[in-house]
Amino acid sequence: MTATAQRPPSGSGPGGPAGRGGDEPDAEGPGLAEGSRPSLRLLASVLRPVRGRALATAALVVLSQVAVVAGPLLVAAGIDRGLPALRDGDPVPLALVGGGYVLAAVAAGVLSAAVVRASARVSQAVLLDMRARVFRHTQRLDLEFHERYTSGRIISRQTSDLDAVRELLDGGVTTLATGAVQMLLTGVSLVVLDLPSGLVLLVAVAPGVVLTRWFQRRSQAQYRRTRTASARVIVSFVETMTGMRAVQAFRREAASARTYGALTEDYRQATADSLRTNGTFDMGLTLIGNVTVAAVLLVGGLRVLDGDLAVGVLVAAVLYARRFFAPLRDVGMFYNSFQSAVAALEKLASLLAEVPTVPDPARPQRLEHVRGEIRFDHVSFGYGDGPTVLHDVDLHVPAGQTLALVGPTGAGKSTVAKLLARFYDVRTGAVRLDGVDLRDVAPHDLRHGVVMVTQEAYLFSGSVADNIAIGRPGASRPDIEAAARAVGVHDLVAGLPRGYDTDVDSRGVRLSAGQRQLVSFARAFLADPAVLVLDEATSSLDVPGEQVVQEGLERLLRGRTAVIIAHRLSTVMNADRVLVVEDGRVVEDGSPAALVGQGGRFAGLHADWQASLR
Ligand SMILES: Nc1ncnc2c1ncn2[C@@H]1O[C@H](COP(=O)(O)OP(=O)(O)OP(=O)(O)O)[C@@H](O)[C@H]1O
Repeated sequence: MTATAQRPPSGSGPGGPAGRGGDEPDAEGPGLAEGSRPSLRLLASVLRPVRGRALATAALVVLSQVAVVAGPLLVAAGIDRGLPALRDGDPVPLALVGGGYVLAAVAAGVLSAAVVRASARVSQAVLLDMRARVFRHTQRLDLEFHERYTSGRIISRQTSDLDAVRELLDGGVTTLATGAVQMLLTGVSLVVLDLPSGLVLLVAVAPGVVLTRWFQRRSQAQYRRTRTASARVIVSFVETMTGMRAVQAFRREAASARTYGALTEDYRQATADSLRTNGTFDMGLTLIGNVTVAAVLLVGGLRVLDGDLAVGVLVAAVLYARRFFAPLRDVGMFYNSFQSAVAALEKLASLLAEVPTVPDPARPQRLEHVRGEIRFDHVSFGYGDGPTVLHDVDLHVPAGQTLALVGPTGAGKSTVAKLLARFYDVRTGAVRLDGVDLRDVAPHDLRHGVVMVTQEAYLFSGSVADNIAIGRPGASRPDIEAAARAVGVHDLVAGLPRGYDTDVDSRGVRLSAGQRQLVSFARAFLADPAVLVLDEATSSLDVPGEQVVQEGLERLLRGRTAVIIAHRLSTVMNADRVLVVEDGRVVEDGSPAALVGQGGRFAGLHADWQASLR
């Protein structure tokens, strides 16, 4: 990210899976029993806009199952009424029943297709909404959040978690709803059709419930183990791949392979256990189903022999009994994705519940023409709940001044810069721009007034021109070229294979650190802020390259207030004023020449610097 305004599109750019990119919390995701309310609230809120369509889908589910369940009833009517009538020379009843059966079968097919289409529409709308919400919300959250929440975790929210929800919405919910409606209608039809057969089925429900409960409990524990094992495999993989230089430099290949092998073996074992449970559940269901069919057939058969039951009813009862337990198999199949979706929803809900610690002002104050006067009013600051990093910093920077911050590593220089760009809010005191507390400045004006250029000079995918234009969206090509000329990068860009249209992403040209820095200067120049906050690159450029960057920087700084975390002696010596920061305190403040003359800390630094250049 470079020259991004004070609320950047992302803390540090997409960044790819972070070092610890795996998402261990997956494994700890709440189960079904505990804490599923925020996720349900989230689900309810995304379903609200499509509730009409969701209800229509539910109605279609019921109708399609009515058509399915009608089948055995029609078979019974055909056998018990149609066949005898045909024997007596009247084909009409059998024809009617046959026609009804074909109609029911066609209706069941058409309605099932309609269910798939309707539920897909609902699920796509819900997913689109959730995806957009997660993206917008994550972007709105402050840097403190982004530092706490690794980019790997954010990527998981947007990918695997939304995928888990998609899997459930795409097939799982309709399968579960269809199964539940089918079981209910089948049970009711059987009871209505023939109570004794219905009672046999009800008796069989008890072991079915016990088996399902056993499966749920066991599968939940195993599911968590599988997720933990899989997360560990991913973490190990990402860690090894992102640290490949260190792995190869220290000959860690064999050790990494051993660790990875052990983790994948653990994952295999966990998956095998989980599949074994599925197998046992399946076998138990088949057994219960077959025994139920046999019992219905036996009880019914004896009654048919006694003349208490019609053959057609017995056939229908057997068909119903056979169908009754089938949906439970689907429950087994979808149970893991159901759990995974609930855990994912929970994590998405908790991400969406994150509140920015740098809130937009309730009554924003407009600053249309920022002069660039900065004031730190007795500012104290620390990150999160951490220790105080800046202690009572009191500072006035008149508009147009170039201020260089120097000091040892960890002194608090970047922190001063980040507060000025309002990446964070102060703990006590205030940072003011043109006399207005940053917390009250309209975000849009702050974004235009204060621009931060960071060391990493982040380039977004797209052309060089696109990257410069980020400074001022909608800028014309001549404006972009003028900005590039101003910071001295035009010749370089013009010399690229496709000039300003050269892609700078992985498919295009790879710019060097110094070249990226210059592009980011052009971007900032185009943005033309009153205040420029700049973290000077520490990268050691070759001398001619350094010269070009130095000149570009000088042109960029002209006519605006600049706060620079300086790493080059030339930058410091060209500044109007130098601030030496140590342990979060300003310990020296004055013009470079005056500070050198004073013989204090800066004079020491200056001497070291010069010695290192010799
Ligand atoms: N995001 C953060 N969360 C917690 N602590 C932080 C964070 N960033 C910096 N710190 C701490 O704040 C202190 C000041 O850090 P800061 O980055 O401002 O120093 P610096 O002077 O810019 O150092 P350097 O020259 O190495 O960049 C350090 O103790 C650092 O550990």
